[in-house]
Amino acid sequence: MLSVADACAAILDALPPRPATAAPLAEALGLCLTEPARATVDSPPFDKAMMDGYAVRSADCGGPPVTLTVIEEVPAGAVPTRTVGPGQCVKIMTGAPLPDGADAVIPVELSRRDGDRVTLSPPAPPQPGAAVMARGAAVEVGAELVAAGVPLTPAAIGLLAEHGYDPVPVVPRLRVAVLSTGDEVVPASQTPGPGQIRDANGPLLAAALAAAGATPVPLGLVGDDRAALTAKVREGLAADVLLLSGGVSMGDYDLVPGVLADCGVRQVFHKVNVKPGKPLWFGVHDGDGRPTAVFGLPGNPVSSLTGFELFVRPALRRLAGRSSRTPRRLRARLTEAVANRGDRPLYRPVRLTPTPEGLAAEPVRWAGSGDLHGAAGANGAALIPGASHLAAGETVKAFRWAGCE
Ligand SMILES: Nc1nc2c(c(=O)[nH]1)N[C@H]1C(S)=C(S)[C@@H](COP(=O)(O)OP(=O)(O)OC[C@H]3O[C@@H](n4cnc5c(N)ncnc54)[C@H](O)[C@@H]3O)O[C@H]1N2
Ligand code: MOO
Repeated sequence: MLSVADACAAILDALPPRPATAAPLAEALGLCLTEPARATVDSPPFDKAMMDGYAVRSADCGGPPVTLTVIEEVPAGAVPTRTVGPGQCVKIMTGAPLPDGADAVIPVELSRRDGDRVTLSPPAPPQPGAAVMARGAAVEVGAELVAAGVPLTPAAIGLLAEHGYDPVPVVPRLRVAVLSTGDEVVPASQTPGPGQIRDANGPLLAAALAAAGATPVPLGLVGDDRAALTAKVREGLAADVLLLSGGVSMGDYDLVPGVLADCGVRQVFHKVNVKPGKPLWFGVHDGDGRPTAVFGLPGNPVSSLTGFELFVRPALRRLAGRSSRTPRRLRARLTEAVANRGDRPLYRPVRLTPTPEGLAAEPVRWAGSGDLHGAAGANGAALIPGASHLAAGETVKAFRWAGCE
């Protein structure tokens, strides 16, 4: 059976990044640029007053208080027309360009005005550059602003706006279809009949997708019926990624792998040496040069969640053009002993908490792959190797789940 690392490598090998489009900047939060953005202007574009007050020649203000002649007023958005000479100053507003000749601004609170004369009383002589942001102090034209392949943050969006990048060249937000399968599953809004359960995986996966920055496209539920499943899969193949849950193991009604093959989805692998989540199925549908990645996630909800975290998230990062393809790996210290009696590596739900000694991993009470209550009390997983018994205080690899603080 494939290891987690080999399964991840096979997924990344099978998926090229999606092509770039021009997107409105207002919709680009979390998306990745496909080429680096460079500064189109010096920032600020001129020596800029950082306070409302008087633009002065600092050399004039060696022994405050000093009385100067006000030769002009410059609000933000205007341009000074005069050069400040000895004994002169300009009334200036925050954000306005500094007039030639001046090199400092004294705040208005420290002034007393009398007609065209002003007396300035700073507590100490102003240094050249006081309350002034020099042209290009933040960034000079041509410098790299934002690298390609890094999700855009609010500050990066603001920076791109400052430099005129709208629209921006990005990989568009991924659309991911979500389909829950199984005769026993009813929508969360319904009361299950005998032998039935509510659909937890559909809402769980849609939420995990939203937390990972993708757009979920819910396809609802389909029973263990080959024709109905085929129709839903065909619908899902219009998306960038299709996530199914349930029906991928060995049961007589586990139709998913067969239907996917019938729909032309090429299997890359089926089953991974991992707990929970072993029966995970992955393949690619090559529709008209627009490949769709297809994941058959195991029906047990924590198996679906684990499969999402270990395999779907790296796939989304790759498709979205992110330069780092795997979520950041953490190290944490177990607060309690944990045993893994099985031979598969166990991704055990834990509560990760920062402490002065580093990250602590507290194993939550957890009854296995069907226990969402336990998983909802966790914010990530700790890797417990197969057939191992780890003592409290031992260090483990840990993973924070999407959308968890
Ligand atoms: N003979 C074998 N049986 C099983 C094996 C195996 O290797 N040999 N693997 C087991 C493992 S491990 C897992 S995990 C499950 C996964 O099976 P499936 O993906 O086929 O899932 P189902 O059988 O359809 O469902 C499993 C479990 O999850 C519940 N479920 C399904 N869908 C949902 C949903 N949308 N929301 C909430 N819960 C759901 C379902 O009712 C079952 O209880 O197979 C083992 N069997
Ligand atoms: O691997 Mo299954 O996912 O044990 O529950």
